[in-house]
Amino acid sequence: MPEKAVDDVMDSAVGAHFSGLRLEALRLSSPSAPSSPSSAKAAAAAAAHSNGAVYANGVAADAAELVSPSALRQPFVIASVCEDFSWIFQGVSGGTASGKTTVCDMIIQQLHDHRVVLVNQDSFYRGLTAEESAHAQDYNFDHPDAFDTEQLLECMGQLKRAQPVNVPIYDFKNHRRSSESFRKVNASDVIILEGILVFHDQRVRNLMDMKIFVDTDADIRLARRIRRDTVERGRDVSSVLEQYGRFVKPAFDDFVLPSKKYADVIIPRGGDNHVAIDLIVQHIRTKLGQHDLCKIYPHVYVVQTTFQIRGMHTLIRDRDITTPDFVFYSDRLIRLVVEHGLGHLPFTEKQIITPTGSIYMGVEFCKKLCGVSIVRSGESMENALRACCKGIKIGKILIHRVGDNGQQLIYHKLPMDIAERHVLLLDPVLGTGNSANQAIELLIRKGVPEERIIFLNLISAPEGIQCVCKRFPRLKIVTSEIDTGLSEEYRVIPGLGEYGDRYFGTDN
Ligand SMILES: Nc1ncnc2c1ncn2[C@@H]1O[C@H](COP(=O)(O)OP(=O)(O)O)[C@@H](O)[C@H]1O
Ligand SMILES: Nc1ccn([C@@H]2O[C@H](COP(=O)(O)O)[C@@H](O)[C@H]2O)c(=O)n1
Ligand SMILES: [Mg+2]
Repeated sequence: MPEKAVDDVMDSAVGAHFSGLRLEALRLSSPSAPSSPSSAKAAAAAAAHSNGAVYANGVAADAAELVSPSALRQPFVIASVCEDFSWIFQGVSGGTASGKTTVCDMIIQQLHDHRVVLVNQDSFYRGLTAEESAHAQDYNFDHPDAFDTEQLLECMGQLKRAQPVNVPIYDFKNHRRSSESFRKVNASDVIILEGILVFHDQRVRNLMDMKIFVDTDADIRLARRIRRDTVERGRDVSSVLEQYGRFVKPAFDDFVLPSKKYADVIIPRGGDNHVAIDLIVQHIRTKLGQHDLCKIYPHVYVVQTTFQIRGMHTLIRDRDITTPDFVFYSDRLIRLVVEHGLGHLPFTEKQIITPTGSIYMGVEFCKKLCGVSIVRSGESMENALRACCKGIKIGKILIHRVGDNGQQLIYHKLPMDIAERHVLLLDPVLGTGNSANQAIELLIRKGVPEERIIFLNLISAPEGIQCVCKRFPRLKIVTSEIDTGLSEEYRVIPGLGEYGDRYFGTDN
């Protein structure tokens, strides 16, 4: 952008503004525009009060955080997305250089949880044409029309449907999007969308479970903007000031500040407000806890973790472990899972006499049991089951994996009276859930009631849990760890590789 006298530039701080290219900026004064930082703060406070927002500690603009009545009224929505995905959508708005990106980065860093992704509204800036670029200094990047909100909504919709999205990469130096590359964003439990105008469009707002407004003094924002735009965005001081006065400030007053009333939480001082950021991080953690698969699916049981269990997982997941060690530690873990699974069987009360002649009021194991292993890796769990349940009958199901989705039932051999038994279905890894579903379907066809099946495995992918539990909500799953997810090749991540090959020593 060309240089211009700084004094000229600040003149245009108050004026009407339009989206897109304006060769002539109109200079109409806006009565609502705060002319000084203190009046900007007063306007901010007024806006907050006009919304009925209350300061947490009853003090004005420097309070740690604001909680609006609407936030208290509505429960935090964890919406069910597509068939399977649940998520939390958090919006972060505020004026330019208020610290939105910084605050989001801090939240994500503190959360330290892979289930959180950040999407920047900036990525959805419309790229300028060559002609527009030549007059970039006349383009209003702070007007809502500067963003492709339809595309933003489409991307958010995709993330809601648990599909990964390609987010454009925007270059602030040439005002264009990269034509070759995108940033791939995977669907996650928590999506944070940040940008100056993320509260402007009602449709975008409606997606959000939590809205945060970063409220930083206007002078500080301008100072930061000058530094950032000259250092990172290829601008000179004069052009930053001109743009600020002509477009940024008026648009802040007309679009950004009025949208503050939608915020559930207002963070004064942005990234310097560690108390507010801690509170938000805690809040998201709580929501993520509620979001836990075990809470969504009450019949999913994860063996209570200990350092012993974690240590065994560390060993069997290590690609350099020897086969004997892999087998040894797998067997130990399998035994724990089997014991845990047996704990979910029904029992009958039983009274016995001890050698001291006393009565002991006990219980009797369920007798009508059988194991069914999904060949081949499920066979690795048979010994542990036999060791726990003397003389137990064990059936087999062979499912041939064709590609990623098509599963073919090849062979099965099950006890004749399986319909009268409780079934412990054995497969060490629950990946997509396709094989498990085929096996479960067969058992149900053979007359085993869904609620009498306990599926035992060592590691489960969330996708597999969702796939099985959606289809068979009364079936129980017992696992020792839930992994991050599936890769594009449908492998469990971090996972432990081809379990059957590693256990039976056919991996090299
Ligand atoms: N609390 C802070 N103290 C000092 N500098 C900050 C602080 N927060 C942000 N900045 C700096 O100010 C500039 C704008 O911050 P940024 O987070 O990019 O704001 P926004 O995303 O709201 O435009 C960046 O250069 C950033 O490093
Ligand atoms: N080509 C562009 C696009 C946008 N801007 C300015 O960026 C600001 C929004 O980003 P923040 O990180 O500051 O929220 C906005 O105020 C636009 O003026 C730009 O200068 N050039
Ligand atoms: Mg930013």
